[in-house]
Amino acid sequence: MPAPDPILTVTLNTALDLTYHVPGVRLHHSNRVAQVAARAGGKGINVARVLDRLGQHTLVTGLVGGPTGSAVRADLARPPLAEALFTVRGETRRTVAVVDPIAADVTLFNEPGPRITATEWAAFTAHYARLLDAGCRAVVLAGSVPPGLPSDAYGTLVALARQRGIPVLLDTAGPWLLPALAAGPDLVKPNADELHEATGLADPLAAAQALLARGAGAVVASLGAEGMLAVTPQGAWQAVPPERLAGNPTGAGDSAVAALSVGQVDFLPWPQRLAEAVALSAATVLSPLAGSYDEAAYRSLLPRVRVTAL
Ligand SMILES: O=P(O)(O)OC[C@H]1O[C@](O)(CO)[C@@H](O)[C@H]1O
Repeated sequence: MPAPDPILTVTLNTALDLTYHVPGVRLHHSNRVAQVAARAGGKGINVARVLDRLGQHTLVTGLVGGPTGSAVRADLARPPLAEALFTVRGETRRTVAVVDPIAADVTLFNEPGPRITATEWAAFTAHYARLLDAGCRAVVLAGSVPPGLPSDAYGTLVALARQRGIPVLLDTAGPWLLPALAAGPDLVKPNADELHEATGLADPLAAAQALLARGAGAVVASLGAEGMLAVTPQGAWQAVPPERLAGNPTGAGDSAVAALSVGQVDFLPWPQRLAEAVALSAATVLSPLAGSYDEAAYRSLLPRVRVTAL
């Protein structure tokens, strides 16, 4: 049987993610790093890793360049995650996550990424359109946008997918979220701070409704310990995890996006999509690196997630 069309994940700002384990970080002092991990990251790549683990056929695209871009490519080859990355002249960025298991705290430092030229952007959008034409079941657009790209860069990518009838999930924030809404992404997934920043509204339900009014097909907002809120044309629901887990929350949002994209392609009812997203996201906190989750925790949490219609 031929493989099904993939879920395409797009990471405009790919990264080599460095994770430093520093038990007892002392600010304003010199710190010894106990353990270092380096792997290909950026939100879309993490989403693809989780999708792959869930048994979904995936394809990774985005922009890479320079020796750090080559390291990202090499890392995706072991174990293989199918990629159709596009090479640019600038150097792919690094991100640093400093995990302090004693303080149960993580601090992130995300570099801005390489400057992309207008010619490179035009060539990438043509490359992306060819990937869409080759067939995919859904597109996930995730993460920040590197310097040089227009603020409606995601709007362009959303529109190209929507013109072809391909569902689009968008996970971005700040200056890149609002300009993309008019193109009608099927789902956006801000966290509580991003929702507040985008709308100026403190109430997550009202803020999510405001994003719907601006063109989002549905909004799933992650609310930390209060779980996740889905606001859709079919109704609104909140899902709450049964317990709060301590660990490394980096990548928890990416796992939620992976679960939501499976829900999209499998046409799952919203309460089930939300429960999957909450359980997978919570199980990611127990995993040391973004893009992985704790399988036993996921299975144990899923039946205990409480979903309420609002
Ligand atoms: O594109 P940004 O918003 O800077 O986020 C990128 C970062 O987020 C993570 O995906 C975690 O969500 C890291 O892997 C890191 O690459």
